[in-house]
Amino acid sequence: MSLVYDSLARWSVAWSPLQVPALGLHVRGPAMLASQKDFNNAVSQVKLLKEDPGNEVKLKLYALYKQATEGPCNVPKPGMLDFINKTKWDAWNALGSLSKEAARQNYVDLVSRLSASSESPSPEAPAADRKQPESDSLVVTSEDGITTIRLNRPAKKNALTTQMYHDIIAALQAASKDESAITVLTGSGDYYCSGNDLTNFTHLPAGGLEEMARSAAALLRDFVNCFIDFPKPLVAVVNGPAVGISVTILGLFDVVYATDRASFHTPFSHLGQSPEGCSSYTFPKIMGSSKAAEMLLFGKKLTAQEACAQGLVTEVFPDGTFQKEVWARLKAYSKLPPNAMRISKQIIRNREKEKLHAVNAEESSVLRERWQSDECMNAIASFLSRKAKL
Ligand SMILES: CCCCC/C=C/C(=O)SCCNC(=O)CCNC(=O)[C@H](O)C(C)(C)COP(=O)(O)OP(=O)(O)OC[C@H]1O[C@@H](n2cnc3c(N)ncnc32)[C@H](O)[C@@H]1OP(=O)(O)O
Repeated sequence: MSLVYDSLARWSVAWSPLQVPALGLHVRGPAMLASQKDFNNAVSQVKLLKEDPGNEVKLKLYALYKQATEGPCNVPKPGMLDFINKTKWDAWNALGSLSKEAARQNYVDLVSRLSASSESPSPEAPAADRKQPESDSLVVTSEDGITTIRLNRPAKKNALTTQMYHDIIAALQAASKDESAITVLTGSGDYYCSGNDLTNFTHLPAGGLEEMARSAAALLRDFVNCFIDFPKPLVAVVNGPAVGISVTILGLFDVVYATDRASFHTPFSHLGQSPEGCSSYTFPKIMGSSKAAEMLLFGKKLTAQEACAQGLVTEVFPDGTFQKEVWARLKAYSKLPPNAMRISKQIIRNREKEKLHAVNAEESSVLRERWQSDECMNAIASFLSRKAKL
């Protein structure tokens, strides 16, 4: 095996497809697909990496490059003894029918992550060195191969403030590069999360309601994109009731464990709003269109058992043993080979990414309009004046 790897290491010098003129890396907007120019820039950027990314990553780059430029692998499989070409062929062939555009996007994303980590003085920062969130409402820890992002506003049922969205984005970006194998989102106290903090809507900027809706839609899109693109196993430990956006993004997690005390509620129509978190796409896929409609149009609240029966939740645990059982299981999973888990996740998720980004963009733009509607304003005013509760 070492013969194969030694030879693979020498590919980087011999990779003729990567010999194109050096260009600066163009930074894309968060939800746009990579253009041919982005791709060319990424191809050039690979040669400027300060550190050798290792054979596994080089193989991945090779496969994505071939898929992006030539499409699915349809050349004959090299013979058993042609180790190098067979390994390259296997990597390319494993991408199956991934579209050229998606491969181009994945190539650009991968190079961008590699560039970022080779520029960072300490890419795998342990928790102690990690930049901590701006407020105490989010606590990020890393232990036993697990990075845990904990919503920590129990007095407000872990409702998400604008600052928390920014902090979660930063925490996910850091977790994608740290040395943990698994990332977990959970809550402190009796709630998992009561969704968007409705008082976010009361902080009107100078540009008024229109500007508030524009910047909230941009933030929502960036926030959801981070979940779509998150490269490692992402687990939700749902420690209590979940509302709104904390429910909709569950479709972007790999595994969802819930206490039997949890419930799942998306009261968008009650609030004059519409679905986000890609739920308009993931929920019908997960549970079928009529069950999804009951939740997303009529705001039907599911018990943990119902959510499990409908595929939104992986497993439900008795509340008394929930924490003990779930963390023991996660600790065992975190010892599995991290690269294998990442690659498996990539295979499972990548062909959906392009679609998910498009859904996220559309949902955010529809909500931008909704937030300026009378229906939405009245619902929020009603909650704030304590006339309405879910
Ligand atoms: C920029 C991105 C935008 C993304 C779009 C996201 C959309 C969504 O998430 S829509 C869902 C929004 N969430 C809600 O509508 C929930 C509103 N909250 C409630 O209905 C209730 O508080 C409850 C059912 C979640 C819990 O009820 P209860 O157990 O009776 O507890 P309290 O109501 O007394 O809550 C304690 C405390 O927390 C405050 N609070 C709870 N949730 C929110 C919230 N989402 N936003 C703001 N504040 C919330 C509540 O007001 C209480 O505060 P105090 O009165 O000051 O104690």
